[in-house]
Amino acid sequence: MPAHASIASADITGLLLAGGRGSRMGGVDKGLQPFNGEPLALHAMRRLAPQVGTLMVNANRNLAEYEAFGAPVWPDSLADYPGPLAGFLAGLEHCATPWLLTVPCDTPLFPPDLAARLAEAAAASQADIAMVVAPEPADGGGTVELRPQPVFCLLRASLRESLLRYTAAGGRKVHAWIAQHRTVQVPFDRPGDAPDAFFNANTLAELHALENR
Ligand SMILES: Nc1nc2c(ncn2[C@@H]2O[C@H](COP(=O)(O)OP(=O)(O)OP(=O)(O)O)[C@@H](O)[C@H]2O)c(=O)[nH]1
Ligand SMILES: [Mg+2]
Repeated sequence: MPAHASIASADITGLLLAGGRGSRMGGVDKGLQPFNGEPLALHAMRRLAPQVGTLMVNANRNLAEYEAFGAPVWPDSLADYPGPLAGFLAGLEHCATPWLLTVPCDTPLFPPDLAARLAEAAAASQADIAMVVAPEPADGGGTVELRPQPVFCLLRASLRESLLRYTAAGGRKVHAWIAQHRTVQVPFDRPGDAPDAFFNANTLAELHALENR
């Protein structure tokens, strides 16, 4: 028997992060852009659904369109698009399970075992945060290195107070807030892991390139 308490999928609320400005896409609502004929964010939500017990969406525009996905939608309580931590905070404010898993709306190919592997690592190391590190092209020259992917984050719901304090004091940096907590980094570069699982679309050109993968 493991010495640590395991984390079941029912203990996790999945939060789809769709609250950004989409400025590199010309200011459109990124999650609603068509991807293979359906909203981009819906692909991410379908991938997330079987991995968690409960689903929520964080969005700041077009709330009715996101509501049609079938999960509760929570806008930021912080004004002026301060960044992904505002989404984390909206999720933690409404999370009724012990853990929250954040997933961005623009990475439709993320792994089907994302939650399980983050949960296993968090439990094994008794961490408060488990964060993805994944291969990314490093220099445009074909080399790849492991980089943190902080918007793919499993968080203990009890971190809400800490995040409230950090953001109320003006803190906006995901890395800096995460660094205040016991964090385990979880590599997604095992044999069999898709090398492009964490490719995201920031521009319309990247979105179309992803569609054709
Ligand atoms: N709630 C909330 N989420 C955000 C905010 N900014 C970014 N995000 C989310 O964080 C994730 C990563 O952000 P980006 O890839 O930079 O997306 P974005 O900010 O919409 O796009 P850009 O404006 O081009 O940077 C995405 O899922 C965004 O929806 C924000 O101010 N509030
Ligand atoms: Mg951004």
